[in-house]
Amino acid sequence: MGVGRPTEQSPSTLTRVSVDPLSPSLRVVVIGASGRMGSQACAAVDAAPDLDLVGRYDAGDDLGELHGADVAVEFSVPDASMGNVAHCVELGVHAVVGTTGWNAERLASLESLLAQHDSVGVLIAPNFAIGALLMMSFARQAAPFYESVEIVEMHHPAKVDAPSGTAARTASIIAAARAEAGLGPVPDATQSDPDGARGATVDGIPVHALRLRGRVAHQEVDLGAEGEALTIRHDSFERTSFMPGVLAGVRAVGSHPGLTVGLENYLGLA
Ligand SMILES: NC(=O)C1=CN([C@@H]2O[C@H](COP(=O)(O)OP(=O)(O)OC[C@H]3O[C@@H](n4cnc5c(N)ncnc54)[C@H](O)[C@@H]3O)[C@@H](O)[C@H]2O)C=CC1
Ligand SMILES: O=C(O)C1=N[C@H](C(=O)O)C[C@H](O)C1
Repeated sequence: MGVGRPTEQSPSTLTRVSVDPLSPSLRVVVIGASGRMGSQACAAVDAAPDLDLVGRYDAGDDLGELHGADVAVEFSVPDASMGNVAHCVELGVHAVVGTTGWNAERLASLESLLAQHDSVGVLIAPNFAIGALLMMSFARQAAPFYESVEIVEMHHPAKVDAPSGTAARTASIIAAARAEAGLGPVPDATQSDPDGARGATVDGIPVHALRLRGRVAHQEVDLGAEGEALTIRHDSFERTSFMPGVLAGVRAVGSHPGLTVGLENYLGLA
């Protein structure tokens, strides 16, 4: 059974698991295991009947042979993630990666490494929450119909990077949908903004980052057209919201060799 929700009586598509007593459990390690996400991932893997948590690693640990794992879950820091994932790939261990900071250059270098290890799968998932995937999918659907769009992401104040990986990915999805629909730049008459009040732009889409005590991970996509507005919002109130997606990634990554960006590609939401 999956973690957290829904109840054991009504598992959702994402949490439904049938355990085959004849097939061995997947051996899983967690890298970044002492962190906010890594510790939740350890608990989630530990509670899953078809998975075996065989190792936990954090900063300063030697990854070594990764305890002979089949799959590694990686939630560390942007500057360490690339090296950790490369270590997994070189050992032939599939990787499910939640850490942010995977820019085009890092993805290209990972792809060339994977080309030399063609049975290994790596999933880079900017967000594992099902609602966040749906929010991005709805934003893609809405983007061609609205002249204006901006993204507001809200996170806990311990987050070290801005904008969030989710906001950056949403912006690039929206930008692609707008370009395909032939939309030009978002309208904005601002001429003077000495303090950066208009925020950042990612792929031409304005992005605003809030850091607030008490928040976990939240995002709004605000769209505007003549005489109307559409707001698409997702809230992760607890980190348990990411765990069904993490477990779905762990179970599926071995049958998706090569690089996949976005859990939506495993779930038929892309
Ligand atoms: N994809 C998703 O759904 C989500 C992704 N994230 C991302 O996951 C990452 C981790 O987030 P948090 O757990 O909140 O951070 P955190 O700061 O609580 O945890 C990071 C952990 O990584 C460890 N670490 C540092 N260097 C390491 C290294 N070289 N090797 C192994 N471990 C190392 C730290 O000691 C710490 O325990 C961030 O990039 C965050 O944006 C967070 C939530 C959801
Ligand atoms: O650091 C976080 O907390 C989160 N990081 C990811 C991101 O940057 O998008 C996913 C989620 O927003 C939580």
